[in-house]
Amino acid sequence: MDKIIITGGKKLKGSVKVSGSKNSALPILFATLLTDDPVTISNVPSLADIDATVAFLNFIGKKTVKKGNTVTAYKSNKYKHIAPYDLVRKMRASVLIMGPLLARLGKVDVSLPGGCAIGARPIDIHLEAFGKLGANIEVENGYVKTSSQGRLKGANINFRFPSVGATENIMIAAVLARGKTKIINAAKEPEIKDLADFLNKMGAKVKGAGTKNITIEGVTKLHGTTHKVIADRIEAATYLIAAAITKGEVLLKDAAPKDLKAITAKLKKAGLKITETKNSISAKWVKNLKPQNARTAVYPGFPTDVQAQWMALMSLVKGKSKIEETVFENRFLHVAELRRLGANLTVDGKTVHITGVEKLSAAPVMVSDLRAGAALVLAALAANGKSTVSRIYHLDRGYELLEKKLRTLGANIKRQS
Ligand SMILES: CC(=O)N[C@H]1[C@@H](OP(=O)(O)OP(=O)(O)OC[C@H]2O[C@@H](n3ccc(=O)[nH]c3=O)[C@H](O)[C@@H]2O)O[C@H](CO)[C@@H](O)[C@@H]1O
Ligand SMILES: C=C(OP(=O)(O)O)C(=O)O
Repeated sequence: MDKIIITGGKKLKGSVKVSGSKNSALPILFATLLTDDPVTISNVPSLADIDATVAFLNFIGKKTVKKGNTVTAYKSNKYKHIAPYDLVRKMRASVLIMGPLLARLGKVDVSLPGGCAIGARPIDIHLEAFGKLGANIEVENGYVKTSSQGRLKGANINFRFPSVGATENIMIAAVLARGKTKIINAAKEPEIKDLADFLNKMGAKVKGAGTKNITIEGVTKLHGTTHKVIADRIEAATYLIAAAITKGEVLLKDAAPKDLKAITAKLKKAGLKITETKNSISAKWVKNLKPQNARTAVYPGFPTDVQAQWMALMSLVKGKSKIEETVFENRFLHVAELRRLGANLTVDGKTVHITGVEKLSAAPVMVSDLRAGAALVLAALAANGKSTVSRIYHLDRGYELLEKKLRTLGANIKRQS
């Protein structure tokens, strides 16, 4: 299994381009099933999750081809309605096969995705909403079997929690439903707005995406289009923190500063110099940082996908800080590994208390999930000595050209097969 070897202690300096957003590209790729026409998506990051989605779509009946960062998709075979365990288990976003297939075929059988390292991640909000749209739902032999008599029917749906995946799944299903759907308490993440923009370019009538109320006027047919995926705000945040933790200076090109306010505001408060243009952000370490507490929340709050990286940074900031995780119930698996690098962390329920240490020191560490991996890489970049990071397949799910980008910034990092 591949490992990453990092010799820490170098201040990162230079510029890198932010990749397209994984969490935008995934729902958009699944939504290409809504039309048989050719669709071209650009700025798609090269990641394991994208490869898995391309393979998934091809299994279902699309001809999906990825060349560089562009994906083209069109119908090639009769669509299958069964999404088997072997495809679904590879990534959580597989559950997004439900919306488009239910809308197009009136039935879909999906293997239950199961839990993962960061939490149980049930799909009850998705299923309840599909039920409101008129779908019949049965769970049998580890599969959710969903079907509808004719077209889905528009409905008023009130989410008990603004789930990102459920908002996407229901938006995708409702664009071809009969009548009007209203999602109340919808997720407001920038990736939802990007998906809505894509759907509208295909001829859908989605309004309000990016706010807590989304309305969707169903249409009978969608057509092909082209779309450029937005910048990955989580990748961008990770590189800003890389600048802070190594006391360096990093310029991020093709970034979307407007989507990163929760992070840049906190970095500024901590004492990092942040300069923004419409599509770039630079971060410069100018003085010792001050500790900052963080509490994860849905957008526009502090993203749970940056919690682990923030913990790595605060581990090296003199003084006391704390991080509360409110979105997932078990997203602290990086704590034990950060401690191996010398971090002083105490877990108390949903909160981790951090006492900043003067230095971290290299150690062999193991990645449990994508952002835990990012936190360990960041900590290793700042630690004295040579660290070995194993189980990096988690990182390959979400960071395009990670070692190459970090090397461009001057890091001493290499992959070992
Ligand atoms: C591919 C993708 O875009 N992944 C992102 C998406 O995941 P994902 O779409 O899975 O996240 P959700 O917003 O759905 O989940 C947030 C919380 O709601 C719970 N929940 C969700 C659905 C449901 O039916 N029932 C339920 O209880 C989950 O267990 C979790 O505790 O948003 C998360 C929250 O910003 C991010 O961390 C992930 O990176
Ligand atoms: C949790 C994440 O992804 P996923 O929902 O695909 O597991 C993430 O991107 O941090």
